[in-house]
Amino acid sequence: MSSQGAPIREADLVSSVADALQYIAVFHPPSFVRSLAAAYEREESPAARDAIRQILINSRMAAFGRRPICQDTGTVNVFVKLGIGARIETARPLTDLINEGVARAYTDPDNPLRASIVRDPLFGRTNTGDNTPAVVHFDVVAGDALTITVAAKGGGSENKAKFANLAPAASVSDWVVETVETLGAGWCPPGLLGIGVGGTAEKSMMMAKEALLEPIDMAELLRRGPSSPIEEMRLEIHERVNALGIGAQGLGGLTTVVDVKIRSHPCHAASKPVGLIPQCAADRHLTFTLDGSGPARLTPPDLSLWPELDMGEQSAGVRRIDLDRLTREEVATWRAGETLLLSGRMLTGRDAAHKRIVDMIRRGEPLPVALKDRAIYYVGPVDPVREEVVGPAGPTTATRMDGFTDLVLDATGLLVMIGKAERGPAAIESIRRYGAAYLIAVGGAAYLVSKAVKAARVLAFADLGMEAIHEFVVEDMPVTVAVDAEGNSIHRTGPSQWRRPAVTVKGSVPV
Ligand SMILES: O=C(O)C[C@H](O)C(=O)O
Repeated sequence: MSSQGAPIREADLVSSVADALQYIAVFHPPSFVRSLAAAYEREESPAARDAIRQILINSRMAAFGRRPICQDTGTVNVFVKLGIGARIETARPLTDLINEGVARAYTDPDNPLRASIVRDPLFGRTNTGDNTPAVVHFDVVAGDALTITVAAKGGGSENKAKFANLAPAASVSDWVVETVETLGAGWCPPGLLGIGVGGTAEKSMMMAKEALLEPIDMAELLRRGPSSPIEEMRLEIHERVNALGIGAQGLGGLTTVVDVKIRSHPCHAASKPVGLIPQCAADRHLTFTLDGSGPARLTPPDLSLWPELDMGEQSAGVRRIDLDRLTREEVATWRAGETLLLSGRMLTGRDAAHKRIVDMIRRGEPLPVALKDRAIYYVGPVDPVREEVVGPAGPTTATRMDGFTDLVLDATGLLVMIGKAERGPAAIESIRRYGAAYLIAVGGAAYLVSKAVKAARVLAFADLGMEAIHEFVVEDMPVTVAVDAEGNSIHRTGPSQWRRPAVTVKGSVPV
């Protein structure tokens, strides 16, 4: 124990945070892999099954290749439980030591992780370059050890966090189910729901976030049945959310959530605050304890954990598209739901690049790249290492680009967009009007997707870092037509096809 034994060394704390972040970037928690493999076995929707297969293949590749599961290596969330008797050999604030660990992990030359944090959210939005600062929460507890949980939370799922202050008699389960139905697929299901009920506004959100750090045990709960009202509520929400039919990537299917975690806290008689935070398929967190005996020792999971899946006979009967010869006539023949294999040159560009492009169009300035009859991939890739041409490079949420779409299609003649998740009604109407198409790759399969990229170079806006406009040369990159030139959207048709009545959970209490 540190109060009697050696104090916790500053260097051990920094290296443990760095090692833990590197670890979670490449290894899914075993309980998540097992749940996803079970969901894959159960899944009946071909599109959702294919998406889950890609996520599992990607997870195994990341574990073997020690490269990030997802290009979005997340905001670092840190939960510190500081024993009141813990002795730490440092004169620096703990948060500084944690941020030193974050910077070391994200700039590791062997496995650089993507820097996603912008310094000033309101104005400049310049990237800090090393993914600092982390969001750190402290709790002073009994004992003399220091327990730290690190989580890397992707932006797409964090964007879908919700809060409500319900009337005391209102049903939390109803609110959660109704709210999840409005979230779309940008949070990259299948994943988890963290729910915090009670306390105050910020307490309920904290509980929702912390609930996501608990190990997944829904299969066990389903097997043994509930032993408390909270467990009944978990089962009820799990059943009702999955019955919505949203499915993997919003394609329609049986599994939207593999688990539902709930925490509660006493609250004011007038209130019922509820926080809801979804966790994407890039579930990443780890807890370690320092007691003065050295840095955290992290054992890699047994690689036999992952099912050995392959991409299957993807090329048989699948249309191959030459991106260097794209025509509006050809795009008009693509049908929503169809799988395509893309080869040739595509541009990349996401939030910051779109903002700049649209600002330039409005000012009447020439664009640095011609978009006419081309495809743009909404992606912010991880930097490459060794033989890679690009690091993990999965799609980002296309819905965020909706506000730019009409002007970009009109002013540039762009033909194809590639991303993930649904497009809103206005963007779908623009796609229809301009005879364009929107394709999706699987969010959460970033390392797998990157293997289709054979060359990459930055073409414009280099100062935007991962948000710069690149040109990728791809070979047989698998995508699905999500919105076709007639305005048909698989994110509308898929979930409605797989929606089913929820089975009432026996003995459920109204909560
Ligand atoms: O930032 C990204 O690469 C993706 C983001 O997490 C998203 O899901 O939209």
